Amino acid sequence: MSSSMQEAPPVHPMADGIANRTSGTVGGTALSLRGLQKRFGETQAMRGVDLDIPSGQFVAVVGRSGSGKSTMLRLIAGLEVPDAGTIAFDGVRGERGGDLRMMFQEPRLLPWARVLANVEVGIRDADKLRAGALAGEVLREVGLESKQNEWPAALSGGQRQRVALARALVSRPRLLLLDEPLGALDALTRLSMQVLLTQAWSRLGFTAILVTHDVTEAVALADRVLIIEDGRIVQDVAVREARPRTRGSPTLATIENSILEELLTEEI
Ligand SMILES: Nc1ncnc2c1ncn2[C@@H]1O[C@H](COP(=O)(O)OP(=O)(O)OP(=O)(O)O)[C@@H](O)[C@H]1O
Repeated sequence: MSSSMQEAPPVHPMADGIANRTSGTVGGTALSLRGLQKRFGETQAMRGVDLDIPSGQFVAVVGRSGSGKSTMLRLIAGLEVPDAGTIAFDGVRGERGGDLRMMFQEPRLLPWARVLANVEVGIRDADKLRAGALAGEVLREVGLESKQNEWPAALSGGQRQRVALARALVSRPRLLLLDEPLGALDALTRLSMQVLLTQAWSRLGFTAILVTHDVTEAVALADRVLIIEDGRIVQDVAVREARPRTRGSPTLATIENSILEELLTEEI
């Protein structure tokens, strides 16, 4: 490989698409759900969900345990099949392609593969050289360039989740589904991951759906917070605060309190 090839990491077509956004929507509808229903035995987990998400929006989903948050995400990801209803991506029903990636609470890395190879797993169609260069570039974006030859076991929990983020982002997905990905991290690592996630979203322009139990996190990150109760979206709350956001600002605190009140009301 020539030195010039080494010095010029590949730039993905979407990489410079949306530079430093302060708000979400960038045009078009990324995702449309209509009448989505899912039953597991006696449990009706989704009860006819309708939802439109504009392209580039950051959506958080909150709700008490068992309300159906993960089921909605798993239906969108194609990991579960709906009993009724439709899912359309960019206006096309059922066509997920390679444009969708998902992150879970646990990083799900391959223990027998080094960090760089774990990120390369996220690339479908690229030759080995190009895959390595892309993976190296995205590891730099998440601040783990120096760890690319490590084994996952040698990393901290936060670093592992950053590798998982790199693996999810390396293909530059248009839709990123996040199922409580920061839930197992300590408070400080969680905050720095929130910053990393916001920066990536701002720079790359993907649509994000984040399931979280942390209402502070939801209002800090999202353009919109959906409250799910018993398989239905019961509230759709806009967070119209420009970014970068100040934690605990009066506007965010007011929105957070109203969401918490709704969730607490559900508990009673
Ligand atoms: N594969 C499954 N088999 C049986 N029941 C399921 C399955 N997946 C989900 N459920 C049930 O569907 C309901 C919704 O579950 P889901 O995991 O979507 O909730 P959640 O809001 O994500 O919960 P949590 O916040 O605890 O993760 C629950 O009653 C759950 O027990």
